[in-house]
Formats: sequence, C-alpha cells, structure tokens
Amino acid sequence: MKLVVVGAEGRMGRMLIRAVAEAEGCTLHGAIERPGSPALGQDAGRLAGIGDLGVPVSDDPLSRFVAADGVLDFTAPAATVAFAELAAQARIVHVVGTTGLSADDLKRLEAASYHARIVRSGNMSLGVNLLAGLVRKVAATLGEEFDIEVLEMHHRMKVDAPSGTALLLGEAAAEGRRVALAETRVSTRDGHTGARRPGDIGFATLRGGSVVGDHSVIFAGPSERITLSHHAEDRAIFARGAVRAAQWAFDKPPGLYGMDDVLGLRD
Ligand SMILES: NC(=O)C1=CN([C@@H]2O[C@H](COP(=O)(O)OP(=O)(O)OC[C@H]3O[C@@H](n4cnc5c(N)ncnc54)[C@H](OP(=O)(O)O)[C@@H]3O)[C@@H](O)[C@H]2O)C=CC1
Ligand SMILES: O=C(O)C1=N[C@H](C(=O)O)C[C@H](O)C1
Repeated sequence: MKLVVVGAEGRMGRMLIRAVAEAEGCTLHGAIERPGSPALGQDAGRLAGIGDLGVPVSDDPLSRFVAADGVLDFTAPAATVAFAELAAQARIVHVVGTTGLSADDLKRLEAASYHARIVRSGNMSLGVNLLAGLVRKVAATLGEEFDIEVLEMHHRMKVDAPSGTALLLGEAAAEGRRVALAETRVSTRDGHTGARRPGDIGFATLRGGSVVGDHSVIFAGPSERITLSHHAEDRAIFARGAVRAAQWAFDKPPGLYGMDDVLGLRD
C-alpha cells in the first residue's frame, strides 16, 4: 500500500514515517509539510532518523495523493479539513489522528467521506480503544450515584484540551449512560462553582514535561471509587494503529469509520 505522511516533520509525522517503513506491504509514497517548512527537500527517512528512503519532503500534497492509496494525517484541524478534500478528490484512504476538530470541521470530514474512506479516532492505540469499551460497560452498569470524571495529562507542547482521547472516553461514558455528552460535559471549573450537578461528566486537564499521554476515567461513588486508566509510553503505538487503519480501510467502501471498526470492537 502506497502511503503519504502529511505533517512529516511533526512528533507524530516522524513516527508515522518509521511505522510505514517497518510495515509489511507498505511503502512511503510521499511526505508533506507546509510551504516554507525547513524540512522541504530533506529525505523523509533521514528526517525520521532511519536513513534515506528516497522520498523528499514536498509541499504539494495533491501531486503525491493522486498515485497513492492512502494518507496518514496527524496535523492540525485546518490542515486536516483541506487534506480531506484532496484525499476525496484522489479517492484514497484518509486516516485522521488530528484532534481539536470543531463541529464544523467534523461536518466537512463527513462530506468528504462520501468519496473517501476516512478512519478518524482521537486515539489510534489498541489499549485506549479497549478501555473505551470498558468505560461504556461500567457506565452502563453504575447509576448516577457514581460521578464520572475524566483526567488526562500530556506533554507541554500539546495545543488542544481536553485531549481527543479524553473526549472519546467521555463519549463512551455518555453512551453507556445513554445521555448526550454535549449536555453533561463540564470541561472547566474555577471559583465558586457550586456543588457538582448529578449526571455531569467532568474533564480535568494537566500539561507538563514530555508525557506521551495518560488518561483515567474515575467513577466516584458513595464510599468507593473505580479508576480505569491507560498510560501511553511511546508514540509508536499511535503510528502503528494508523498504518493498521489504512490497511483495513483499503478495500472498504467510502465512509467515515472509527478505530472500533478497524479493531473489530464494535458491539
Ligand atoms: N489520534 C491519535 O492517536 C493521536 C493524535 N495526535 C494528534 O495529532 C496531532 C499532531 O500532533 P503532534 O505530532 O504532536 O504535533 P506537531 O505539532 O509535532 O506536528 C504537526 C505537524 O503538522 C504540520 N502541519 C500543520 N499544518 C500543516 C499543513 N497545512 N500542511 C502540512 N503540514 C502541516 C506541522 O507543521 P508546523 O510545525 O510548521 O505547523 C507539524 O510538523 C495533534 O492534533 C495531536 O493531538 C497525536 C498523537 C496520537
Ligand atoms: O497530542 C498528543 O500528543 C496526543 N494527542 C491525542 C489526544 O488528543 O488524545 C492522543 C494522545 O493522547 C497523544
């Protein structure tokens, strides 16, 4: 499968280049950065620390997409929406790991998925997607006397909050409880907040150092507390998940898919 990595110079971009080079049956067909990036013209393999792959970093995505099978995209919301339109034109698989997408961005991805196979997830690791299933089940089992709080910590460079994973886990909890996250979500608390509203799903965000990604969902009840956690130790887990998603989507019809489809975790 011929894959293009966009955002090639980023933390995830370099991981994705390595994951594609290591994956059986995959070749790196292109590496894209934004115009003006100092990475332009450099060899993508060298950029990723694995030696030359003969693929120079370019700022012309469409010229690479037209002869590719898929694009791996862990960039930024505006870039992802633009790449989705190009991937749809080229009729290729678009794996979206980018987080912090607005409701309008999501609508535009949905429109692109009429022509492209899009796999989107706030977390491409096996562990987090398994955890989401557990959270759904626990939330469905426990009543509202158990308060649900989602806690996440990431490295100091992360720009969006709550993390895509925290929102994915919050959605799983809301689904388990059969409520809408939009109506129960509390993402900030400061000052005199008043008592906790029964049924709310709270989010707390920590940022610092080089933390790859820590997430916990806490079910706090009368006299007892259940905590379900995941700790990412290496970004390679996300990159390998993204390559797996592209391979899975290769022969699927156009549509918007999630990692639960890829991993066969949908109930
Ligand atoms: N779903 C998952 O499993 C995971 C998701 N993520 C998400 O992936 C995203 C990227 O994370 P991370 O790698 O840490 O961030 P980085 O900032 O390190 O990387 C993003 C890269 O994308 C580039 N980029 C931005 N806009 C464009 C554009 N228009 N054209 C080409 N390249 C562009 C950036 O370039 P420049 O620096 O010049 O802006 C940068 O090199 C985030 O949203 C993060 O939350 C991260 C890990 C796992
Ligand atoms: O920005 C990151 O680094 C990560 N982002 C994703 C998120 O927002 O949940 C996934 C992972 O936790 C790392």
